[in-house]
Amino acid sequence: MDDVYAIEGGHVLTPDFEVREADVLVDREAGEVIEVGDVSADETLDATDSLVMPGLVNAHTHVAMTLLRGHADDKPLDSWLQEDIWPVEAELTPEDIRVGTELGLVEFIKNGITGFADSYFEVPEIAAATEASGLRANLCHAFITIGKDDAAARADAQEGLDIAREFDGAADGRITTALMPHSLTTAETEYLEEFVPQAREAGVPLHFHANETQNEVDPIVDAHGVRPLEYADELGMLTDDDFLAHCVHVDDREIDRLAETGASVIHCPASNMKLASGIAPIQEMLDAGVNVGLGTDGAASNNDLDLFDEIRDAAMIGKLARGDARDVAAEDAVRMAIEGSAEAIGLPVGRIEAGGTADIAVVDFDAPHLTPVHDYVSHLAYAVRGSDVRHTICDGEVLMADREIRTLDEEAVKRRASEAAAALVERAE
Ligand SMILES: CSC[C@H]1O[C@@H](n2cnc3c(O)ncnc32)[C@H](O)[C@@H]1O
Ligand SMILES: [Zn+2]
Repeated sequence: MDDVYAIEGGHVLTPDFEVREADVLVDREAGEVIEVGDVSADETLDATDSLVMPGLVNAHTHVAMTLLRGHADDKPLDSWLQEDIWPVEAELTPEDIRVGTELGLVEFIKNGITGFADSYFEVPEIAAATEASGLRANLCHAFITIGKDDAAARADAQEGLDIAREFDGAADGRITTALMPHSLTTAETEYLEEFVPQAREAGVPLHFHANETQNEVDPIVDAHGVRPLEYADELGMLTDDDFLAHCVHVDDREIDRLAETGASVIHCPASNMKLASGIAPIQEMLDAGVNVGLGTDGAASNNDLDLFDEIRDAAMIGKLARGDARDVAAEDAVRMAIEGSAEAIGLPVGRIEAGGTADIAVVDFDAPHLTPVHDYVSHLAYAVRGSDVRHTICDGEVLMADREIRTLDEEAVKRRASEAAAALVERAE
């Protein structure tokens, strides 16, 4: 296989969001774009009628939860977790998590996602599947301390820290890590005080659920007399390396705190709608200068892993939030799924320019629902679906060509995941 190949005959989305006709020459070994223009190579990927764009970055997910897709719907967060999700998760084996992860990674690649941030359990399985898939990821073991005695709580947090140290830089640097307290109400103060400084020493960021529902706000205000993000800041949990999922119920002072500290927000509009968690004030955050990325959350609260849906949902619900159709404009929503997410989780962003990281999605625009093309970015926000992605490239490697995945066996993964999911739910009954 040649070290150099050309993506030929398409249009290119440049870093300044201009679109122009050009070929793209890629250095597979370096994982970089060599040149954008009139170029050729012996090995080619056809991009006729297609847009060559940076890969999308799913900045908050629980990828192995594909096994629980459609298992429990139409409930709010707390009862959904306590009655349906946690009892089944208690039965998960490492093999389940491996195959559930593989299924999610297949879905990512098919939908043009080249990087993601995951938090779950059995991280060695998730890391191994990620390495084999060719994708980039920030991974972490989520720890929960409520309902556990001190030894069990400390062991869980310690596992989170150990995993973060062990896997940072794995897969030739494609994997980085974070420390994840599950949320500010499920990880108690004494453990945050003990483990957050250790994450800083290890040089790993924090990733946690924050202010997802009002039930995650009231207990903090009652116990500490401050809003959750003020409490998090007092504990040293807001820095420009850290990223917080959801942030639905935040007030103006908390938004200012996010802007001042540089902590990022990961907006999960589909999950927030499905669990009726609320509408996050995203335009207010953007106006305040907060970096916002996009996430699907797990497949059990979405129920797919197509980040083009989140782009559309973010733009749509962003307008509904204040009744202003100018809010969360198309380009802002698309940028959230690319550079907003990549910056938030500390992964390189794909850039279709000489020297840019070759994390690329090639989207086929030859479809009725994408005709005519007045504005490519409008279509990316409002009309493109994950199934329109034709080729997916990460770190210069072609992971999918003409919708055929090269790194994972799609049919075998689907079959094994269906079997594992059926056996899992049966065990949990
Ligand atoms: C954080 S690691 C995984 C842990 O979190 C649960 N989970 C899945 N979705 C959500 C959500 O939207 N808010 C809070 N917790 C969630 C998942 O089931 C695992 O137990
Ligand atoms: Zn989540």
